[in-house]
Amino acid sequence: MRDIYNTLNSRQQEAVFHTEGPLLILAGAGSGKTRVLTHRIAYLIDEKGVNPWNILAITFTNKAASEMRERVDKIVGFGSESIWVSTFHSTCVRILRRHIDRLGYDNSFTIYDTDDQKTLMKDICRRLNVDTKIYKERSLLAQISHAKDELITPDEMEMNAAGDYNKKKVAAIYREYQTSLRKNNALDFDDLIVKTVELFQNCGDVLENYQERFKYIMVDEYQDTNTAQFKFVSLLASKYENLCVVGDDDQSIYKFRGANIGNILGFEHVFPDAAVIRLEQNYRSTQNILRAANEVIAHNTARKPKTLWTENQEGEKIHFRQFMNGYEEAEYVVGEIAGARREGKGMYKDFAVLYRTNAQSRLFEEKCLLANIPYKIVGGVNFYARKEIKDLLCYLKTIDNAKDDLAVRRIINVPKRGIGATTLSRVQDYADQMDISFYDALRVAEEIPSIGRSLSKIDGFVTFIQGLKSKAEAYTVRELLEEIIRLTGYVTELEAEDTEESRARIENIDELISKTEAYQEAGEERGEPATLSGFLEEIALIADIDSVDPDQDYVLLMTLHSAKGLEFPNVFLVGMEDGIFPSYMSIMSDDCSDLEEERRLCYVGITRAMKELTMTSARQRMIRGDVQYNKVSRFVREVPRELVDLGYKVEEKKPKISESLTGDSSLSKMRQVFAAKPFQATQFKVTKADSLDYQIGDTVRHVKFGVGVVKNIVEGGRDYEVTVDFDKVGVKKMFAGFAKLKKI
Ligand SMILES: Nc1ncnc2c1ncn2[C@@H]1O[C@H](COP(=O)(O)OP(=O)(O)OP(=O)(O)O)[C@@H](O)[C@H]1O
Ligand SMILES: [Mg+2]
Repeated sequence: MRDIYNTLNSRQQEAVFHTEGPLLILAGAGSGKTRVLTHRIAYLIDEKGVNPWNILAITFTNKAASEMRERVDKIVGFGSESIWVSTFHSTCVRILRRHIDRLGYDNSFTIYDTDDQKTLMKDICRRLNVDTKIYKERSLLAQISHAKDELITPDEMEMNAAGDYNKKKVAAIYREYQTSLRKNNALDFDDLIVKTVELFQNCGDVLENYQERFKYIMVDEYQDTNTAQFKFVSLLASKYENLCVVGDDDQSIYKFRGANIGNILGFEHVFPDAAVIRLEQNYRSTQNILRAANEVIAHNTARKPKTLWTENQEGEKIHFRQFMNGYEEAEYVVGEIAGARREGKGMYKDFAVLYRTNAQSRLFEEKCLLANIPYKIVGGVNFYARKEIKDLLCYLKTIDNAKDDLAVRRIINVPKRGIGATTLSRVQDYADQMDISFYDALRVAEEIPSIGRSLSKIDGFVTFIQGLKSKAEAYTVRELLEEIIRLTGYVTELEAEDTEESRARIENIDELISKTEAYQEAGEERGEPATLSGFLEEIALIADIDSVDPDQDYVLLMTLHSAKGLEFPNVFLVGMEDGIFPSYMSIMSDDCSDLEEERRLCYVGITRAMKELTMTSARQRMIRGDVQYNKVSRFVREVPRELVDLGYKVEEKKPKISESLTGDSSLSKMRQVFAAKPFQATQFKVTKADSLDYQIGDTVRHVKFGVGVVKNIVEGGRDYEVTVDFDKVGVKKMFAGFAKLKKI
């Protein structure tokens, strides 16, 4: 056997060599779970002679999938392209594309994103006269999604509702939503799993076919699977039972999306013969980081206790800094990264800034721009959600699947074709009446009552689309896209506009063209045909993290949720305040499991760090236009004090604190005093106040207020209070540490 397996510890080896029968690998962060999976695939192919074709590995993101494929390729050197390594959603799409006709759908179905779902839901609420003040579209969609996670059908939902009027109503809306999706030959994201399970349950031959094919099944990040996903996997594995799942119950962070922790805790019930292997050695983080993580997660009561240790170095302490406000916080973080990079302590991509919600990215983005630091925000406005991209994609979707009413309606007047709202609603009414798609109604528009003079315009549109459809067979996706752009004059119009915004839109369109080209090339490499449906499918399944290119050197800004499974030498956990993280909702919730889920998220955050971890918070923060004063996060306070560095050397402060309180200057005494101090009291300043390079009478410049003359300087407790008479805004008092005045 080759020595690559010697790079694994004995428990890891055991997991790799245990190839037959159900296996649960339950282990803490950074213990090599993902690495074990990769080696296990290699081992199956290399040593057990398993055909790569018979292996299915499920990862949480497409990016993780391609990394896994690459690593297997490095070890084995062949066959990695025929392993199915992909996410649940991608796996299910591939299966459905081949067989969904067995459920009465067309194999060229469209996948709806959140935007599409909202549009559809709005339509339904209008049709069913639902008061959207009482039944909010978002909440309706969330309830439907939740039902799908649990494999609950509209009928079952109605039955469960019993006499509850509200629940009955939601069930009725759910039923109508499914009918509309079906009519549009579309599936939403949850349906991808639900319909595959339905397919397996209804068509035994299809299930058997895949059971034979996937003799070895592996699932990473198993703690975040929901009931539907578990059903999918267990159906597939029920024949050979070669199912290996790896996960960490402490990292379960998607309960709000239906993840069912029972899947991990109950694995041994479903597969009574399951072997369980625990990994305890962490290879990722320093001892201090690991201890901090262990201490924080130990505050959760509902968990299986685990020990996690490391042979890595003790490392630096966890840095904690508190700032006056969010601006100062962002400035500090970005300044630290810039400084470290200048000193050659790492590349930009060795740094990640993690926050609780997407909205927190803005300040960090601004500071990176100012400091000229390359960065990448994972999440936020998705490339594919931009107007110009959606428009062009809807053209492609219409050509691919004209039953997708949403796509057709989006582009019918792009560019303007003068088809009015009244006409459109007449077409829709007719389509509803005849139970045909919107596009089919357009094709027989002459039969629609009182369509009048609009008929020629509609005919023009239909001819246009039919013309493109006839080309679709012979053209590559790129050629088709360029043809659409040419014939619609989309880019010409933007060029004529010639604004900064229109130029940015053209750049995005160029980017889309590049993507079609890349898709073509990838297809040729894999020896698969690069079809239009394939392209649209790939795009529909792209998650934000997938767009991160490991060869590019940028700082990554992302939410804690997106950081799952990743690792970085340096991590900043920002916005560590009660009310932000843990979120206000979880603090106020009656259900203490909400707070425990936030704590698991914190554990995920801490354990992303390999070498250094910095936590920051702000005393005051602007949230939706209001200033909030938040306490330092309880999660920071749960890290034992001796593991934390507070931003200044203990020795420097020693005389002051000890003298004033006890007169005893021994270090241990001083540490006691220090330990008793709440974290809030230690505020960190960006500039040292004792190094003022200006004095009364000097002319100075302030970033915002401009030029002024220093009128007075008063020494305060920790900083100087400076009075400046500005040319433009008059007299202002400010703290030197924050004002950053420059002498001119
Ligand atoms: N036996 C080993 N020897 C050396 N390095 C290892 C070993 N096992 C794992 N590692 C390294 O430790 C790090 C963490 O491994 P991995 O990402 O597989 O952990 P994980 O358990 O999947 O973590 P997470 O819970 O965060 O998903 C990786 O850099 C990996 O290469
Ligand atoms: Mg992992």
